[in-house]
Amino acid sequence: MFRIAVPNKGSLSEPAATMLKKAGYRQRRDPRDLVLQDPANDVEFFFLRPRDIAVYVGSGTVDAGITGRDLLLDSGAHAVEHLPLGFAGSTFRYAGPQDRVTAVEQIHGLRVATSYPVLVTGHLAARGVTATVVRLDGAVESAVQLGIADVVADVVSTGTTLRGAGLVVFGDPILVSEAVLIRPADAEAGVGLETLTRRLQGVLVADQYVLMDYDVPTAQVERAIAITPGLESPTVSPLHKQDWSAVRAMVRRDQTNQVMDDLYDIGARAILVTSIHACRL
Ligand SMILES: Nc1ncnc2c1ncn2[C@@H]1O[C@H](COP(=O)(O)OP(=O)(O)OP(=O)(O)O)[C@@H](O)[C@H]1O
Ligand SMILES: O=P(O)(O)OC[C@H]1O[C@H](OP(=O)(O)OP(=O)(O)O)[C@H](O)[C@@H]1O
Ligand SMILES: [Mg+2]
Repeated sequence: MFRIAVPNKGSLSEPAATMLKKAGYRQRRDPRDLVLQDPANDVEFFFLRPRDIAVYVGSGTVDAGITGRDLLLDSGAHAVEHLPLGFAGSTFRYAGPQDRVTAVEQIHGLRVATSYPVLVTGHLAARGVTATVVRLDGAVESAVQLGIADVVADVVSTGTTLRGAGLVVFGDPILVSEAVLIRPADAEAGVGLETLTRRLQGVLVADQYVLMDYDVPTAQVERAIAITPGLESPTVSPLHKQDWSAVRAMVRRDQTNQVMDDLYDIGARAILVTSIHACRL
């Protein structure tokens, strides 16, 4: 059986389970379950702490896992990113009291609180900055107010937590993160990983794209196709009405209305948009 590590708690847990469910896998009913077998799909799920998942995958005891890119890089494990999954997006940034520190170089000689010490130590070292990294488990934003650090390096999503602690970000983001599918660094890509990857890609495409159908004067087909090039190539078929064609193409969901306006402007009519339930490209 193909063994997959999945986050048991935290920000990644629920969206990961939803995505796997959409990909046709069984998911646990009881959030305390640690293992779940899915014999129909020949896979076994292990529900582990997100921070530990890269360690398990890196050791080869499981074949793949879902975690955050930031957690993967901080783990130092012998695992690599295989497929970005498009959820749990965040940035990883330095922050400090307003105007106190405004550039990474100014961290020199200061104390930096973080839950991601490997990431931060590496980032500072690469810039020749020497600082004391204070490792905390969470609630890192309070470290400055409580006086154990001068600045923090932490996950920023909406920025609400930082604002609440009276901190402002400075410098470029250390990292842009999202949930990722990971695999052991030196594993051969096997059929189990290929199937999982194809299924997850199918979910991503079904979420990110819609199917657009429309009728257009045949003389305008080339212009229409420039607006809706599709993923590979749109389907164009003759309409019963002379000199008209029907076109079907995949369109990015977030561009749906703009594309419909553009098509209408060049004479397309009967523009229909349909959600994609599932797909295999
Ligand atoms: N608003 C957010 N807060 C925390 N983590 C987030 C957020 N948005 C995305 N993430 C990502 O989720 C992962 C953190 O997972 P973690 O299990 O620590 O979640 P958590 O919600 O912080 O849980 P915990 O309460 O156990 O700390 C990281 O990859 C991080 O980038
Ligand atoms: O930018 P925001 O939307 O405010 O989100 C970012 C905050 O959320 C996370 O904390 P979490 O709730 O996981 O608590 P923790 O620090 O104890 O892990 C993260 O560590 C930040 O503190
Ligand atoms: Mg957290």
